[in-house]
Amino acid sequence: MSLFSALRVSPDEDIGRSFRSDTIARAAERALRLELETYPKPGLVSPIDSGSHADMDARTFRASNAAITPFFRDLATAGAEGAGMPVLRRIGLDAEAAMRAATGGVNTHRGAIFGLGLLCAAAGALTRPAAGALGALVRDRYGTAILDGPVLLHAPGARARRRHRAGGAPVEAAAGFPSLYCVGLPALRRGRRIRPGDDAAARVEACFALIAHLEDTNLLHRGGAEGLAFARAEAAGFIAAGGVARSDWRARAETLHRSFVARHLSPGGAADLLAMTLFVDAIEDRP
Ligand SMILES: CC(C)(COP(=O)(O)OP(=O)(O)OC[C@H]1O[C@@H](n2cnc3c(N)ncnc32)[C@H](O)[C@@H]1O)[C@@H](O)C(=O)NCCC(=O)NCCS
Ligand SMILES: Nc1ncnc2c1ncn2[C@@H]1O[C@H](COP(=O)(O)OP(=O)(O)OP(=O)(O)O)[C@@H](O)[C@H]1O
Repeated sequence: MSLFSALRVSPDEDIGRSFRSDTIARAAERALRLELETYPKPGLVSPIDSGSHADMDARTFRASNAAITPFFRDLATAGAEGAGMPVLRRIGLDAEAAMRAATGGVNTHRGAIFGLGLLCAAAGALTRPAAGALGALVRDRYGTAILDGPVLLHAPGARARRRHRAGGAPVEAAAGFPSLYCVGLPALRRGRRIRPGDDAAARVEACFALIAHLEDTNLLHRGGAEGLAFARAEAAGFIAAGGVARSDWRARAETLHRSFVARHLSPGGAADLLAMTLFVDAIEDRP
């Protein structure tokens, strides 16, 4: 049963809408929390360590998550009201400002605000999303505006996108999050079948599958084409060798975590898409 099954009957449309927006924001907050708690994620921040990051730890991410959750509610409401991209963009930029205020200027959740924010808007617009519906709505309603929107010239991701002709977060969103639906969700559900009752293992499976697949501009920014190729090959090797089905999966994942840290690599885009995968898994009906 999806989260929305409980939300179908509402005595009053306004109360129903604000209740739904709150529920959507709570699901986004939970998805970000579960992503953070997942370990080992190569190079990424978790409660165990800060991976390849010197300026943030799990506390920074928790403070950021609390600061941006109200904006996910506003994005859900905007989506329900049929708002266009300029309205979503305004709310997204306000969320980025709240994130910076909560973290002392550190970029903990910029990619997540963008992708999860669009999915929250889509969730607000749909009464009971069928499998695939959130991504399809983002693509159909916002795709063109996302691609035509202003480019933030000084963002590291934007620089990497120009230099390496990579699509990055905007192209992924405008296409309706194909990496989430074709890679993240199948890997999460495969992990759950392999290790029933160990959801953390399923999240690790999804994280590695996403790293192996994605053209992650964070990896390009930090390690160039070589760093991206290394990260993808190592993650693909982990999955091809059996992923979390192997009894030594955790030790193997920790070894990879250390080798990413030694190279200062951090697959932030895959981390964002893991959180988005968890959100969609909680909100959409099963196929
Ligand atoms: C598009 C954004 C992400 C600009 O950032 P940038 O130009 O650096 O994009 P880029 O794709 O390179 O990376 C941004 C972040 O996305 C994540 N990311 C990186 N690669 C990928 C990828 N292939 N797929 C998905 N996410 C990725 C990473 O966390 C990265 O830090 C965004 O900050 C923006 O434009 N914000 C304005 C507000 C807005 O429009 N919001 C929409 C509604 S919430
Ligand atoms: N658990 C996580 N650990 C690290 N990064 C994450 C995690 N979850 C998501 N991310 C994403 O990674 C990005 C942060 O990465 P990074 O610090 O490399 O970016 P930057 O501040 O833009 O660049 P840099 O610090 O290299 O100059 C954020 O946009 C965030 O969305």
